[in-house]
Parts: sequence; C-alpha cells; structure tokens
Amino acid sequence: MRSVAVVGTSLAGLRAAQELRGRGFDGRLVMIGAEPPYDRPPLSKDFLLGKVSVEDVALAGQDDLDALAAEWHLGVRAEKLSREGVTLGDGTTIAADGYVLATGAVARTLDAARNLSGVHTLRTLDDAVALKAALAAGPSSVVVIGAGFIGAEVASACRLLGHEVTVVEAMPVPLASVLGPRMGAVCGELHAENDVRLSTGVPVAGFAGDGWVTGVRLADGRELPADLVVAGVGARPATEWLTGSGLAVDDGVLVDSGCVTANPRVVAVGDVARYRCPLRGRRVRAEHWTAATEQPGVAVANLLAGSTVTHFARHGYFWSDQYGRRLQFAGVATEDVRIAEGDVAAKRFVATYHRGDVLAGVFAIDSPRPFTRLRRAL
Ligand SMILES: Cc1cc2nc3c(=O)[nH]c(=O)nc-3n(C[C@H](O)[C@H](O)[C@H](O)COP(=O)(O)OP(=O)(O)OC[C@H]3O[C@@H](n4cnc5c(N)ncnc54)[C@H](O)[C@@H]3O)c2cc1C
Repeated sequence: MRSVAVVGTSLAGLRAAQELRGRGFDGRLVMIGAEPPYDRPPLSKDFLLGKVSVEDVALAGQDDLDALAAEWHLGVRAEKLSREGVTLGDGTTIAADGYVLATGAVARTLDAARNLSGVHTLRTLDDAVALKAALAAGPSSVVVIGAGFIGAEVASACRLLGHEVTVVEAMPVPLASVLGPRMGAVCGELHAENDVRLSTGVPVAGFAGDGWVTGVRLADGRELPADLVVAGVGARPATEWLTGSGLAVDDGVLVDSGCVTANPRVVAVGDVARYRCPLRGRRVRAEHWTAATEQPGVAVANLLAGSTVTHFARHGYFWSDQYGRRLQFAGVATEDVRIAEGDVAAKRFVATYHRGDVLAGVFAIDSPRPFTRLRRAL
C-alpha cells in the first residue's frame, strides 16, 4: 500500500494517521478534514466554564502534525467516495490505495426549532463558542432538552455559571438505556441536588417565540419559559457523502470486528463506524472518546495487512463530568445491579452489573480507584 487517504481529521482520523506512521507506513498520507483536529469532551465542560480556551482544545501541536509528513486538505469536505477516489468540495479528487473513514457524527437538530434563534446544539467548536457567547449574554432561563450525557453536562455548566436551568427528558428516567433504570435515576437526582429542575416522561411538542425562542412547549400542554435552549438530542453518523460509494451504511458505516468494510481497502473508525462487537454479539456505534482512540490501531493494522487479522474486542468505556463529580461507566448494564462500595445517597460509590456469575459492567461516581480495579476485572 503506497498511499492512504484519511477522511475526517478529528480524534479518530488523527489517531489513524499516527498509527499509520507508527507502524512504519512511509507512503503518501493525505488528510482531509472539514475542521482542524481538536478535542470535543472539554467543549461541554471546562470550555463553557471558561477554564480552557480554543487553543487548549487542539489535539496536537504544529510540530506533531508536521511529524506526520502528511498532505493536508483542511476546511474542505469530502463529497463523494468512488472508484476514482475521494472527491472534495473544491473539485479535487484524491486517489489512494487505502481509505480511513473517520467523519464522526453530527448533532441532531429539532425541526420545530428551525428558523428560531436562541436554540443551540453542541457538537463542534463553533457550536461551543456560540453557546458560550449566548450564556455570557445572561439568559434569564435556560432549558436543556435531553438528559443524556451532553445535556447533563451542559445543564451542569450552566448551573455552575449561575443560570436558572430546567432539563426536559422525554423518557421516564434519564440515561436508562445506557445505565439501566436504577443508576439512571441516581444520575437524575444529581440535577435536583444542584437546583436544576428535571422534567421527565413528557416529550417536547414545540417552541414559543417569533424569531427568538421564548419558551419550550411540552406534550402535556405546559410551556417552560426559555430565552436560551440547548438541544442535547443525540448525534447521527456523518455518512451522507458516502451515498453511491457502494459501501453498506446503516446508522453508520458497517464494518466487521476489525473496523474493515466489505472492501478491505476501506476501514472506518470512531463515531461514524458501526462495528461488529465480539463482546456484545451485535453491531455497535460506540460514540465515545476511548473507542475513537483505540479503534484506529486495529483498523490500520488490518488495512496494511489487506484483510482482518486483528479485532476490536474491548468493553466500551466513557466518563462524564457533572456538577463537579466524575461519572465513569464500562461494559454493559444489566438488571442485576449491586453496590460494590460507597454510598449511593452521598453520590460516591461503585456499582457492578452482573449476568449470572459474570461481571458485565461497572458504573461509578467519584470513585476512580475502585472503578479502575473493577474495570480491569471485566
Ligand atoms: C460536547 C461533547 C462532549 C463529549 N464528552 C465526552 C466525554 O466526556 N467522554 C467520552 O467518552 N466521550 C465524549 N464525547 C464523545 C467523543 O468526543 C467522540 O466520541 C469523539 O469525538 C469521536 O471522534 P471521531 O473522530 O470519531 O469523530 P468527530 O470528533 O465527530 O470528528 C469527525 C471529523 O470529521 C469531520 N468531517 C465530517 N464529515 C466530513 C466530510 N464529509 N469531509 C471532511 N471532514 C468531515 C468533522 O468536521 C470532524 O472534524 C463528547 C462529544 C461531544 C460532542
């Protein structure tokens, strides 16, 4: 393989490039990205709180980027992948022997909020800059739609900045699909304990306002006043540009357990990849920082080998920072949840999930050491 094009130059794309060079690939390396490489987790945490700046979230310094000896096409989108190569928005087509698809995901938006100012999403650095500026303007009431991790972190940051915050969650219990109902409820309590109102079990029906949002309407008829709304309603994989490529796409680029598509010259990594997870026996799109960091090593090894010789068989792991607390989760949630140590009421504990005698998952709040020990046991 004499040339590789990496599409998407954020976490997974950059790691793929580093893996290629680290494994001795000395051919032509082309990096194509709509944005420069930066780290997303701080955007909903320290960046909103003003603790880190735009410069601080860069994923690599110029020296590290130069060391990759790559040809960079930044600020331009890939619009097509075909037999001829990757066609960019500026009309250039780049042909390569191998392709790494790392285009990540795009924030979901709410149709009803289209044409309404004051309704934000948070995925990109531009989103974070805009949200931070809107918060600095001193909104009188903030409504966060969605009590998932991004929504909860934004609510937490807004509260720490002194804003009045309401979180609206359509499901009866926040995060139940990830952590199960019992631990999801514990996370829900964090909001109330920090003077954030949490409304669950009622979906959003629409918005009030003419030009600028003034309220959020719920399906039960209530209207919550809001002059700033943040929709944390998930992300969809950035795959539109792959239409017509012949690759299988279904809620992500479908890849095998080694991150390889049906074409061994094309691999996909990070949030855009829906890989066959050997540990779960089904396809999964991880959407977590650690997977986006670890998958490229496996994918690049397989790309250079020309077939799937190694597999991504690691338990999912993620962390979240809310209201000054560190939440960590690894593995999968089951109905059999046990408190391994600590005090749930004090929100400092480790819980384990079991399937029969087998440890299936670990969840912790503010207990990094026992969490790490139990995660190793997974
Ligand atoms: C606000 C926020 C906070 C988070 N916090 C945590 C956390 O605390 N813990 C955790 O585990 N995970 C967290 N995550 C998730 C983690 O950041 C992602 O899993 C990770 O960024 C995925 O990396 P990626 O490179 O696969 O995708 P992305 O980071 O989405 O990068 C994809 C890149 O591809 C570019 N691109 C897209 N389409 C094209 C195209 N057609 N042509 C060229 N370029 C394109 C995009 O502009 C982007 O730069 C957070 C995510 C967000 C948004």
